[in-house]
Amino acid sequence: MRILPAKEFAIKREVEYGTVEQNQAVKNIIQTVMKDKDVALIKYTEQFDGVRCSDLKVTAQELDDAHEQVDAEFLTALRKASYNIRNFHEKQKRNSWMDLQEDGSLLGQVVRPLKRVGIYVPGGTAAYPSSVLMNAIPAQVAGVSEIVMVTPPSTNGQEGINPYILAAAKELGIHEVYRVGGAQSIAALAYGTESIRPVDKICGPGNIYVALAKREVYGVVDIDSIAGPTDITIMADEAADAGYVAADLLSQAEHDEMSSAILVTDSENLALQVQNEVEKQLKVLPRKDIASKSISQNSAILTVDHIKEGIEVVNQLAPEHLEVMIEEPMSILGQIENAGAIFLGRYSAEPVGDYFAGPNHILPTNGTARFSSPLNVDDFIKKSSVIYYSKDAILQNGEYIMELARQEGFEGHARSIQIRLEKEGRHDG
Ligand SMILES: NC(=O)c1ccc[n+]([C@@H]2O[C@H](COP(=O)([O-])OP(=O)(O)OC[C@H]3O[C@@H](n4cnc5c(N)ncnc54)[C@H](O)[C@@H]3O)[C@@H](O)[C@H]2O)c1
Ligand SMILES: N[C@H](CO)Cc1c[nH]c[nH+]1
Ligand SMILES: [Zn+2]
Repeated sequence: MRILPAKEFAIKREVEYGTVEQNQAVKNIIQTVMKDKDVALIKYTEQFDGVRCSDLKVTAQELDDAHEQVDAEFLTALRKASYNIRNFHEKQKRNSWMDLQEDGSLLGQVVRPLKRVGIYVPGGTAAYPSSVLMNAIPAQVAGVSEIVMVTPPSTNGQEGINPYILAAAKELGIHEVYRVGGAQSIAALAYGTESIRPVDKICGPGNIYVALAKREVYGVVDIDSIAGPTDITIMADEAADAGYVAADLLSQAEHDEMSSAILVTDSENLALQVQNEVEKQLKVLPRKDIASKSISQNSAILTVDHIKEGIEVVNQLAPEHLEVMIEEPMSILGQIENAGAIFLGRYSAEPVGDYFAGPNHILPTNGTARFSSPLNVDDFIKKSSVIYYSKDAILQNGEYIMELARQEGFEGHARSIQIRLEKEGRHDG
C-alpha cells in the first residue's frame, strides 16, 4: 500500500462514473431488456451468473426451504440485527401535519409511503443477506406495501439462489423475489417485463454495473443514491492501533476490486506500521485476490502535517465510511462535513455498522456523500402539500397574488383570483 503526502494525492472526482465500456455495456443491457424483456433477463443471467433459469420468480416453497436450511445461529444473529435496525429506523419516521392559520386557513403536508419499491440485494462475488435487512426494514417502517426483491443467482445455493438471502427475505415477510441481478434487473424493475411489474423506486447497493444502471433509469423511476463499490477512509493519529487500522481498511477492500481504502494520518510511524500490517493481514483473507487489487489500485496512506489538515482531506474525499481513531474522536465530529457514516473511536469498527448497530449500511459512494445520505425511511415516502384557503385569506392576500401573477405575464392566473375577489368581496358588502 503506497504512502504519500496527501497534497500529492489527486482526489478523483470523475464526471464520468465507470469506464466508457462499462457505461456502454449498461446502456446496451437496458435497451435489450426494454426490447426482449424476460428473454433478455434469462440470457444475461446465463451469461453473467452462469445459471439458466426456467422461472425468474422464486416460489414460496423455495423461500420456506431456504429458511429451514440455514443454521439457527444465523437466524439468531439476523433477528438481533433486525431488531436494532428497526429501532434505529423507527426514529426517522415522519408524521403528516396541518397548521391552522389565524385567518382560518389550513396549510400542511400529507406523508404517504411509496406503493411499490424494488430492492437490489448484491449476490455476485458474495451474497449479502445483511443488505436484505438494510433495504427492506426502512421500507417496512415507512409502510411500503409492495417490496420486490431482485438478486442474482449464485452458485452455492439451492436452484442457484443463496439460501441465506432467501431466509432473510422470508424472515421479513418479503415474498416477491426474482432471481436476476446486475443492470438487467434494474432495467426490469424500471420498465417491467412479462414476469416483473415495474416499480416506483429502486433502492440498494451493488457493483459498478448496478450503480450505473440505477443512474441510467433515474427519471423513469426514482432511485436512492449511487451506492456502488464500497470505500473507507480512516483518520488516525500516533495513538491508534495499527493492527485495528489495517484490519478495518481490509474489511472494505475485500468487497470489490473497485473498492478503495484510505488512511489519513499525521504520524509517519503509524503509516509504516499500517503498511506492514496490511501486507501481513492480507495474506490470510479468503478474498485476498480482490482485496489486494483494491489495495494496490485504489488505496493509499496519506500523510498530513496535522489532524486539522486531515479533516480537510476527509471532507474532500467525502467517504462512504469514515473511521476516526484519534485520541479525542468526539472533538472533531462537528468539523466532518462529508461522510456517509462516521465511526468514532477504537471500538467502532466499520463492520459494527455493516451488520448490527442499527444505522443503514447502504451509503453513498464515490464522493457522493457531498450531497447524498444513507438509505433511510424518507427514501420510501412522498409528501403532498395541502392548502385550504379561507375566504378571509383570499380576500386579504388576493391582491398580492395578482400582482405576482401579472408581473410574470400570467393574466389567467390573476383572473382566477380576481373572479373570487369580485364575487366574495361583493357578498361581504
Ligand atoms: N455502497 C453500499 O452501500 C454497498 C453496500 C453493500 C455492497 N456494496 C457493493 O456491492 C457490490 C457487490 O458486487 P458484486 O459484484 O459482488 O454483486 P452485484 O450483485 O452487485 O453484481 C453482480 C452482477 O453484476 C453483473 N455483472 C458482472 N460482471 C459484468 C459485466 N462484465 N458486464 C455486465 N454486467 C456484469 C452481473 O449481472 C452480476 O449478476 C460491491 O461493489 C460492494 O462494494 C455497496
Ligand atoms: N460495507 C458495505 C457497504 O456499506 C456493507 C456490507 C454488507 N456486508 C458487509 N458489508
Ligand atoms: Zn462491508
